Amino acid sequence: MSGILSSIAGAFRSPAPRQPRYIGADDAVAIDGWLMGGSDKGAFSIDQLMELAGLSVAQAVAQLYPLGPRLDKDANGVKRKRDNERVLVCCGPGNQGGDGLVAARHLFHMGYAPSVFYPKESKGEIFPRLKKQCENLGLPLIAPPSSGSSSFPMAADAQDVAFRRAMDNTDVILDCLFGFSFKPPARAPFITVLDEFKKTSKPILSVDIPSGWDVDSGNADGTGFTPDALLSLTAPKKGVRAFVESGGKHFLGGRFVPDAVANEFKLDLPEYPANGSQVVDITWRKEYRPASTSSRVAAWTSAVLPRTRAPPTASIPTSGGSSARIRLEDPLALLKDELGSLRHNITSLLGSKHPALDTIAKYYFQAEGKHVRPMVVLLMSQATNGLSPRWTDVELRERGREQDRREGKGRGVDEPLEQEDVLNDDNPSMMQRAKDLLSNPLSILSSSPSSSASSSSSTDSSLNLLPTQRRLAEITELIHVASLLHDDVIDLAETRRSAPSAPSLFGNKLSILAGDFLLARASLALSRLGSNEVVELVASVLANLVEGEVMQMKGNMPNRATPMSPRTASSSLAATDPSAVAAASLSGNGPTPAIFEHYMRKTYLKTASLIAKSARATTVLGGCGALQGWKEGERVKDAAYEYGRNLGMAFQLIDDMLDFTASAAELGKPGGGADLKLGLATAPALYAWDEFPELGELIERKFEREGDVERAKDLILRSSGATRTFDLAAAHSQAAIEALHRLPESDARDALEKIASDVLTRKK
Ligand SMILES: NC(=O)C1=CN([C@@H]2O[C@H](COP(=O)(O)OP(=O)(O)OC[C@H]3O[C@@H](n4cnc5c(N)ncnc54)[C@H](O)[C@@H]3O)[C@@H](O)[C@H]2O)[C@@H](O)CC1
Ligand SMILES: [K+]
Repeated sequence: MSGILSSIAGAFRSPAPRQPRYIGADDAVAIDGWLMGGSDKGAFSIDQLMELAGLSVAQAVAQLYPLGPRLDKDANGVKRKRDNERVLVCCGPGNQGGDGLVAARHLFHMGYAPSVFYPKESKGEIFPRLKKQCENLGLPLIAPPSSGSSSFPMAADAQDVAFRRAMDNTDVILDCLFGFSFKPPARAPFITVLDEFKKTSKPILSVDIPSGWDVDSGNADGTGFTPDALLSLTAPKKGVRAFVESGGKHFLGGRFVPDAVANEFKLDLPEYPANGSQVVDITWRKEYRPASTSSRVAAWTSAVLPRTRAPPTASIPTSGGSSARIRLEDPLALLKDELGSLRHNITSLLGSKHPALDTIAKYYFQAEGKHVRPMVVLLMSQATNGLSPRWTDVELRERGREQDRREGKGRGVDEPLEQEDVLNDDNPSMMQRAKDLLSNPLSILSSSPSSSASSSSSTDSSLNLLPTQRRLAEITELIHVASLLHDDVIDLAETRRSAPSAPSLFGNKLSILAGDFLLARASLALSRLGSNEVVELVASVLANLVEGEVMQMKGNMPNRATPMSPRTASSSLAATDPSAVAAASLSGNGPTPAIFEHYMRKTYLKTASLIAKSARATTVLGGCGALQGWKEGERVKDAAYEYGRNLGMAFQLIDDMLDFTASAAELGKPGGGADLKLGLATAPALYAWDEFPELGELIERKFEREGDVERAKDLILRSSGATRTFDLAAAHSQAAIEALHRLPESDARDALEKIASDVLTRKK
């Protein structure tokens, strides 16, 4: 079997059980209603369901905290305690309390020594009977005296004292206080109980939802306790998602759920074990999306909202109850496989039937690039996916789209929206891809990264990225390369990435056309992402790139007709007025603030805009868009944008510095003041001008005279221009990191931080 086939087969043999859908409180109530509904529904009685639920609770205890071997009596003839023998079953006032009573009975018959804490008995005839069954077995019971029994005088806090003593003496605590009908905040007498849960170091197994957590939003404010393990009944509730996906021990019970209800509520249930067990261990595994990337609503809340009490990670529970997160040594390794697929996909996007266009369009993609822009998009996606309450819907919709595509039924991000003959877009690579998909839907597993999450070979880096986000990453690289093609024509560059530049190999005309072609393919791909907000953002990048290029061409051009007084010019006006340079240099002074602003604005337009807006756009795809109705989404989008903007500024400033301080060999393109030869005064030159006013004259005439470039270079190298440029870049790098810190902690955030700090130490 070929490698690809065996890896596909491997993916289908995978023993990792399926992850069920997270359901909201509304769905939980509806499912309960269905199960207990009349003849056309489930037709279960409440006793039956409680019996099954309670049995699954007891079985989960047996698996998680196995009973130690039976021991001989000690020298005094006293029975010795077995490991994990003592289980304190804490029962609440609703049906979940009934589950607890049933579980206590089963645990006793399994050999455990359970005690029952039942501070508020439920109404309904079933509960006294369940309680009586426990009393019949002689289980210690901490409960208010039943009404009608003799009122023997009791201390007011007798129940609390008994409960605390039981907590001290137990091995394991069972949290059967509240289930899906709980509405926070907890009322007495449960407040003190939940406080004790928070304080204890004993393992707590929570049933359905850790008591005190909101069923839908979980432990969002970080005030709840974190259990050692969770047993979800029927299907996990939305509120436990962060716990589950941070690797918390997670079992599922509910082997009685008929297919009809599972299908109706799209529960996506896993198989239960062949041995008849009522529970299945569905603890999150590496095969699923990584813990750090999904549904960190809790962490996000504590990261951005003023009522924050704990640092962001404190509310991301982990299996051991501790919140420590292991930092990856090289967080960028997260993207190793992704970038390989990116290059492959870009090549597919660029196919053309016209051989010359095909060759030149793909030319710059053959050389290894740094792929900074797509990397930022992919990592920002990971760092923010799951934050939006819309995330589940977005993810489900895209998963559905991919599924349809795999089945040859509908449109994925590759399929045209219009009829092919109307589009008249001859891309042989994409046609081949479409054919492959139809003839062998599984080929998607090997040819596209968008479903690599299910391929076993790339599990470590299979991220919870949406297909649209991957495509956006590819689009950013297409736009970037298009701008390189156009730049190399404008700058007359002879080399690029240590090889002949495209214009020097293919000529200016073809290079410009190839750049246009890339932009056209990027636009086509953009339209298929299905988000107008993203189209708007990325289309404005295209305009910015051209504006920046024009500013650069015109920016230093002297215009003696409209002299201005240096340093007094209104900065907003002068920022776009090229005459400012001429005026300043004529006066023999250094550059005005307006000249510097002009340079910074150009830098934003030419470099930072693409990184900033694509970082923002990917958060829109992940559910933070203006039309997705989540107000907090603006803050996520802004953090992503500010990160990208500052990273882009730092990146270009260092690029401009390296033009003076690095050799051409190190850069792989002309260096040693190449910008001066193009007549451009970048940050190091502007800072040097501040120290050596005579530089103004050379800048004004764009270093055109014999010896100008050498003289300018000499002055710049003698000045602190390079150092000040570096300092400015460092400030932007720091600002990027600060923007990032408004997002919750994650491996992806670490990787983005590394990119922002590595920018300062790069040599090319
Ligand atoms: N669908 C299923 O799979 C089954 C579910 N069962 C269990 O039933 C549970 C749901 O039962 P219920 O709907 O009775 O509800 P709960 O067991 O969640 O408890 C509701 C009770 O808690 C009280 N309560 C709510 N908020 C409170 C607060 N802030 N402070 C103090 N008391 C508060 C209510 O007054 C009510 O008495 C599930 O979570 C599950 O454990 C099983 O019994 C049967 C099978
Ligand atoms: K519970």
